[in-house]
Amino acid sequence: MLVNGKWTADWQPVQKADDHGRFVRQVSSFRNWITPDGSAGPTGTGGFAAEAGRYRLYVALICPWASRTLMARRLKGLDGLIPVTVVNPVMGTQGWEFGGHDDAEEDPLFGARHLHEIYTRAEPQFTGRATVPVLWDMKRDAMVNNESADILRMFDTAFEGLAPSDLRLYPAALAGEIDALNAQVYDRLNNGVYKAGFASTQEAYDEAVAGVFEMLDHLEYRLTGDYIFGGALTETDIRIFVTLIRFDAAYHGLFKTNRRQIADYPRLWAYMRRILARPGVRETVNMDHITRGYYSIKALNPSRIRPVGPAHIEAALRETAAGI
Ligand SMILES: N[C@@H](CCC(=O)N[C@@H](CS)C(=O)NCC(=O)O)C(=O)O
Repeated sequence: MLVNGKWTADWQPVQKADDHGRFVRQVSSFRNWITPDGSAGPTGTGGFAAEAGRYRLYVALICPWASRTLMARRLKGLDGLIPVTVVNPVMGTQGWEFGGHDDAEEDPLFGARHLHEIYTRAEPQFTGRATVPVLWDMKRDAMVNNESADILRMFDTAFEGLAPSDLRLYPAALAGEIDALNAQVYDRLNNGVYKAGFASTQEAYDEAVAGVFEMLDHLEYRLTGDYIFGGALTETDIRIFVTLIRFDAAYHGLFKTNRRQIADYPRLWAYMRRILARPGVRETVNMDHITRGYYSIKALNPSRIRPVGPAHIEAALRETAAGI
């Protein structure tokens, strides 16, 4: 991580643990919002008006948090307005790196070798982890936001004037329900799998893995329509999808969340495939980056051997690509 703008020690996956060995995720620190007219959003300062080609999104395709912003960008038709740079899926000793792997790109803005250089460009004395996603303002040379939950939400509304869309990821009528379910899904599923994977005590693992499967069981039970709130896709579906698509190929093995696979849940499996089949979504899923990235986390897999992967995931991706 960075301490007062200097990279310190080797990158380690475990961020912080509490007294019981529970994994604790860092709170994001750049929290400005792009808005239609540049007025300030719910947090941070103003001055970030929606403009075509002004902002760049830095992502890792292994990362579920980054992937949810990438999905929103595609589904909201913002690809032409917001360029993307994809980092290498394998963490080096200095965290995320540019280039050096299929579909990993060089940094087009500053020729940076590591993502942490983008953080110190934004804030020379930055202390914290250099995480993806990063939303960068190429006009003001500033970091807008590094919290995927905020980015997902601003992508829903900020660019309506430039790229009108019928899709409402956070419709006002469902706001309360979305917030409530998001909180559960985040804690028990999205971050729950990480809490299981990075637990350093049996007790912390047991607690996390129980939460993961309670949440999956609950979602399986309540999924009676095409999407979690009925007939229309919302941001909650995106948040659930990014974990489901990684589950059988990465979390089930590496994070030991192995009571069941998503393929064992009939509704969740069909739901995952339904979302995967929506135009644009398949292109945001890169299974090579996902398995390469997760299985290269040395603390969990010292040999870095990447397992062959479940055939059903490969088939689902292949069939979706072929439009079956
Ligand atoms: N709260 C952040 C979390 C992002 C996050 O944890 N990203 C991970 C990758 S999945 C990361 O970049 N980790 C680098 C590190 O911890 O040094 C968000 O949702 O945007």
